[in-house]
Amino acid sequence: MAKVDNMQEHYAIVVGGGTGTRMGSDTPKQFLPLNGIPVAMHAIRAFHNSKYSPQIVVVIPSAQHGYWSELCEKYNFDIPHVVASGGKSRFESVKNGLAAVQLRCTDLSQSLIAVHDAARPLIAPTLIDATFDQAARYGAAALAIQSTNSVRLKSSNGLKNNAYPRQQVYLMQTPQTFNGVILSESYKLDEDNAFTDDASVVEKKGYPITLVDGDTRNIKITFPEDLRIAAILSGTYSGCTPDDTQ
Ligand SMILES: Nc1ccn([C@@H]2O[C@H](COP(=O)(O)OP(=O)(O)OP(=O)(O)O)[C@@H](O)[C@H]2O)c(=O)n1
Ligand SMILES: C[C@](O)(CO)[C@H](O)COP(=O)(O)O
Repeated sequence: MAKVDNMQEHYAIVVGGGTGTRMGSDTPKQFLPLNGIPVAMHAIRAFHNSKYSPQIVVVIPSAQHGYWSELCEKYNFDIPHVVASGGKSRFESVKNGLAAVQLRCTDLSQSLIAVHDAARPLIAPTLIDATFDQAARYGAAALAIQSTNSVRLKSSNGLKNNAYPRQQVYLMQTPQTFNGVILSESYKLDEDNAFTDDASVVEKKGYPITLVDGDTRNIKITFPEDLRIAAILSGTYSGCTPDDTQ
């Protein structure tokens, strides 16, 4: 794939600062093997293979920085990246990753920053490229897929539910990619329970979000069965190939 040379600086913050409670494993899910290498390494490699070759910041809980170094050595993982410390929430982890980007970036207004869950190993480089392209045009772009199930909305007291037009419902994925000024201004907001992804933070700051077609295979590893599903999907998806099998 030809690499692109333009005036903008491209960055990726891969957030792997969580503990993976729902996975129920002592080892956080981002370090568990998928097709022979840790889940997070698949995500990092996809960014490395993006035509924009972003500089990569990987957010890891500070207690596991040594473990991450050991994993990189064990798997001969030599994709250049900087390690930042995880926070108590995803919001805090992104903030820490952003601080690491800001230390390196010469002009935030000329930068594009993609934020991606380390727990989404099957992301395809072409989708990463698409979010960089749309963020360059519109400032804020996030992957999303339409619901294929019918949708009902519950009332706030939970007593009633009503059918809702599913064509208006989008399920958010990552990466979510932003102009550097937009992302850094937005992450100065106080943390809020309503912030479930980066788009919700940026939107609260007043910026519109452009939706980019995601892929149902870009799953987030959340529960144990997701690792098995990812292993099956990886055989059919360019983001992660069976060549990774150990
Ligand atoms: N304090 C946190 C919490 C989450 N994340 C990252 O955000 C992504 C999405 O979060 P989620 O799937 O909820 O991961 P966990 O918080 O680890 O999982 P759980 O909620 O089951 O504990 C993951 O890559 C996770 O590592 C993070 O960087 N820092
Ligand atoms: C950021 C995210 O992956 C977009 O779908 C999602 O909101 C993370 O949610 P989680 O409950 O923290 O896993």
